[in-house]
Amino acid sequence: MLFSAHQLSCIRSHKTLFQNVSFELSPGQLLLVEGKNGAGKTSLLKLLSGLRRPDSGEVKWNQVNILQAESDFRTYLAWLGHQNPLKEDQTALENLTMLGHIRQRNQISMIEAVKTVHLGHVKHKFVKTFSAGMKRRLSLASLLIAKTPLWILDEPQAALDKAGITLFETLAEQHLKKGGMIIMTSHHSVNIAPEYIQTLVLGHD
Ligand SMILES: Nc1ncnc2c1ncn2[C@@H]1O[C@H](COP(=O)(O)OP(=O)(O)OP(=O)(O)O)[C@@H](O)[C@H]1O
Repeated sequence: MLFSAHQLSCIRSHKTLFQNVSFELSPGQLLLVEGKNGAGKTSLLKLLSGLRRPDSGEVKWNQVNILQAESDFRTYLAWLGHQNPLKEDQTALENLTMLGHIRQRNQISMIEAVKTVHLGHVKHKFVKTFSAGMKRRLSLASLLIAKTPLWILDEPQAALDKAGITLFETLAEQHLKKGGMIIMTSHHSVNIAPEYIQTLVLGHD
């Protein structure tokens, strides 16, 4: 498995946000995308997920452009944006069940996933009664039930307390140890073994 970006550029409102962005990501590697507010981190993640077309350059999964019809990239991807993919009027377990249906399932059960993120005691509660941090934890649980090697995560630590951030780092490191790949943005330091991490800073030539 190889995920790669080749000379990507992105223009928003006639302004070049970034250009010549290239990297390669192999199993067991994490790409940390850094940069100040407005540098284009979310825009880059959207290009890498196939949600937006680059103004130039290509994104490839196993040497095939992800936007080509024959690319099977989507089946390998779990995307978590700024917004949680949750329905407020459903319980925690109902949300995970819904997300489990639209993704290829892993071995872990919904109950195990919800317990792993320390929400076992509220698994039958409506998500609208959750705090922002609890919703983020539940969204992270959806990554565990998906059998997808590539996680693309926009500020996964947002709204998490210290324990939640440590939990995320543990889950991320386990995913990398199993040969998973992660691309993520963060405004915080990420406490994951440095041998897994490559850093890409936007806003610098
Ligand atoms: N839909 C859009 N139309 C026009 N411009 C946009 C759009 N979305 C974002 N932008 C602009 O693109 C620039 C980069 O936005 P982006 O969200 O990618 O930055 P970011 O690095 O993720 O920022 P932050 O750290 O604040 O989340 C900003 O100047 C923003 O105003």
